[in-house]
Amino acid sequence: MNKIYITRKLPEAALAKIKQHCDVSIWDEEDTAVPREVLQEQLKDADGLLCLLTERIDEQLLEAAPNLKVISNMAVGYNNIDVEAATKRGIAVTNTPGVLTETTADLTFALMLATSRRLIEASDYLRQGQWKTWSPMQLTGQDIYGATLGIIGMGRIGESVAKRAKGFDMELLYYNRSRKLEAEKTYGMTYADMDTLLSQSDFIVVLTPYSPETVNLIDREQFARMKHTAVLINTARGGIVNEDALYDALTGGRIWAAGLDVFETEPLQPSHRLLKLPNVVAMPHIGSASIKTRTRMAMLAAENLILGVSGTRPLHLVNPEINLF
Ligand SMILES: NC(=O)c1ccc[n+]([C@@H]2O[C@H](COP(=O)([O-])OP(=O)(O)OC[C@H]3O[C@@H](n4cnc5c(N)ncnc54)[C@H](O)[C@@H]3O)[C@@H](O)[C@H]2O)c1
Ligand SMILES: O=C(O)[C@H](O)CO
Repeated sequence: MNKIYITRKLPEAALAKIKQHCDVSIWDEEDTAVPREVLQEQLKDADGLLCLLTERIDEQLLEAAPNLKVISNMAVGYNNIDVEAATKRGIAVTNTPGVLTETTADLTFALMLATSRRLIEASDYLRQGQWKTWSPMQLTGQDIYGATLGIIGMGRIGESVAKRAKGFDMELLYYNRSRKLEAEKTYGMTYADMDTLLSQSDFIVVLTPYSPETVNLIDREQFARMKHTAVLINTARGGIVNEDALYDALTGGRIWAAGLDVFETEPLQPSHRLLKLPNVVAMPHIGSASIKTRTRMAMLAAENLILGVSGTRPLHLVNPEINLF
């Protein structure tokens, strides 16, 4: 039987499925990540690895994994894996696209609502006993209905956010590597260059993958083009938005607010200066965190893993150029 290492406690159904086919070892914890030295030791004789975005799978680790055939990442984003190094060794890398699209679009929209209407701040105001009377301009925010939404990265999740925005009668602008003519018709969207999108949007949502081209895609220069009332939402990856520039934009009145699910360094420490700002709504990377979706992601990661170690082409191969299947 193929030997598999799994880096975190998984939903029972996914674990049972893998155990039917493979000999499994697991870091069976929910709230701590597997220490790197444990992972390295476990990979010495593993044929397959099921990992999460919290594990950095780099050249050094792969060097110590001579039998490894498949790395199944339980996430759509795979920037935690050195795909080039894996490909060089003929190791298949897989991910879990699609099954998390709607759930992540829901959280993106939730962050748009929470930031623009100051929901967390208003809830704290109430709980902390500051609500003494009703006043005309007390805790007032920005409207979503009828506002302009600019989506940067019009992929699966980008389109699902656009679909939701239609229900709020939003004007839609988008910027992407390539134009999406069909989606333009379906959602009534307009393709815009980055400068136009930044200067005309009331809400700017970042939904590109993290890659060398998207590091600091939103930096000082981009904040300088935004409206003072703009709301920035990042549910993609930290590092696409430069956090120092973001902090200055939020404290200097350059933009209105930010909704963040992802950070340059995760987990974000509670002492982080962004968490001190009332106009930041921050979440601990929960974009895909519904019970149904996380279970589907785990099942899909299990399926990719089982197919890969048994020599069959996995459903979602990130590096088809390995040409093994
Ligand atoms: N917060 C979360 O929990 C969570 C959940 C799911 C996905 N994500 C992140 O969201 C990303 C998007 O997921 P998806 O399923 O929509 O992916 P996708 O591949 O369907 O869409 C990404 C889009 O970005 C575009 N793009 C890539 N590089 C670009 C660039 N330099 N400039 C402009 N556009 C560019 C692509 O053309 C594509 O249309 C993932 O890579 C992942 O990092 C986060
Ligand atoms: O890339 C992903 O899938 C997310 O960040 C976690 O669901």
